[in-house]
Amino acid sequence: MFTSLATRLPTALGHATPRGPLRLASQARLLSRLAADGSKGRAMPATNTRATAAASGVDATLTIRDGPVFHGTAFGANSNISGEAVFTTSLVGYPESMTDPSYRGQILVFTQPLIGNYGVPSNQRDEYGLLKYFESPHIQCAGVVVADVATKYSHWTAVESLSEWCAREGVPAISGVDTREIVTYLREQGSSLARISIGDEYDADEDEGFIDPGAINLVKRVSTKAPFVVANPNATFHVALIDCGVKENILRSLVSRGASVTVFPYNYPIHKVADNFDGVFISNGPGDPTHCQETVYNLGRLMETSSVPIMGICLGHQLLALAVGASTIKLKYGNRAHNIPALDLTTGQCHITSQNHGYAVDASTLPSDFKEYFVNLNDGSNEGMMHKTRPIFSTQFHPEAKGGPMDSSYLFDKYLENVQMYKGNDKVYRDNRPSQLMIDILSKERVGVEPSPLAARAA
Ligand SMILES: NC(=O)CC[C@H](N)C(=O)O
Repeated sequence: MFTSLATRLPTALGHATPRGPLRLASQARLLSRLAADGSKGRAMPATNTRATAAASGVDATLTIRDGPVFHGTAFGANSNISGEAVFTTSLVGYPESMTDPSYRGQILVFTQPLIGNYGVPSNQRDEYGLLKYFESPHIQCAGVVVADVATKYSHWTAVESLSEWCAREGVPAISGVDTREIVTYLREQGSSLARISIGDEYDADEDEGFIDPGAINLVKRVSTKAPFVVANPNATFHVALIDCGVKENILRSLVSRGASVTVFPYNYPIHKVADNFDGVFISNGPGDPTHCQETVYNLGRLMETSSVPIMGICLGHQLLALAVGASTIKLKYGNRAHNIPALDLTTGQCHITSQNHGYAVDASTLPSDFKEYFVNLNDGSNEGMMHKTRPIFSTQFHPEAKGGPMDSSYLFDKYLENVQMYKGNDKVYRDNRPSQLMIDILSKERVGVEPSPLAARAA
């Protein structure tokens, strides 16, 4: 695995100081409700809301709570942050990973020793108004840790360096640390709280200096505050998506396959509007799934009151599992990589998948009307579930990838086949579908989502 590859690569890096223990109802009603919500205003993604002074070249420290301290050099913003230190073994895709809302509150350690060599692309949008090169408008992780940061970059999409981007977005970053040693520690001890300090070393004796993102409802912070719509002018379907921190490529994967998507806040009573849509989709998102009890309740009601096709990805999978009475567990250090083998238990085929999660569904707790769909061939953890008779399924991995292999993108086709069949059978649908007026008046992007307040608070 790439993890062990990374731990084998020789680098001349900084050192760790061992410290011992430290410390849509009728259409009309729906229309007016959505319009009222949407009128709260449209938040255009500002590009420079968090700018802090750059801190390139000054000393920086990564302090792991109750663990080692790593000394290196700062290359991002001049601010101190804390969060959960997690590692990814992905070789490429740092712009996508860093803007994935599922990383909110986490300090992202890259095992690929050289990061930044192809720079950072622009915030260009595609024909659906979705960001072409990012998974959300801002960097979402709290901080970044790399062995070696490329100061020179080269790529036809690049507009700035990784260092400039981090500084502009207010995200601190540290290089020149032995990421092999950090990952070895995290694998042995499990994901840990950590802190990046720029300049003078932080006094690690103060436990209150470590924010635990696991204790916070992070979904609330990344989810849109009012519905918005991503329209395909030639759409044949209209899907409702529950936004727990949705990645742009999930929206693109649906819209580019002929669906328009209305995106709802994570706690929107989706069961009350589902009849107006051809399918319901539940997105990825940050943090512990058990914080989203409202969503879990709404999903339970949805499955009781509607036969609409449902698909969930990652956090969406976990929430669906909780809604049917299963439980989730926290993994020791999680699965974050673009090359994780997942076995399809219905076909016996293995797919190489993109993953980013710290929690998993305990497959042994699935109710009898559901079965395990995929299983992780590295650690045996659950990678998906499906209803035995109804068009409901979900995956722990990311079929939309970004970054990662497209092996499992066929799952979006499968979902939309379910949607097509449901639409074909469902007479109610034609009267209730979202009107063009609604589509026109809703915002076209996330509403009221601020850049990471965690970073700002911890500074
Ligand atoms: N990518 C995701 O949706 C992550 C889901 C959840 N926050 C976890 O870490 O397990």
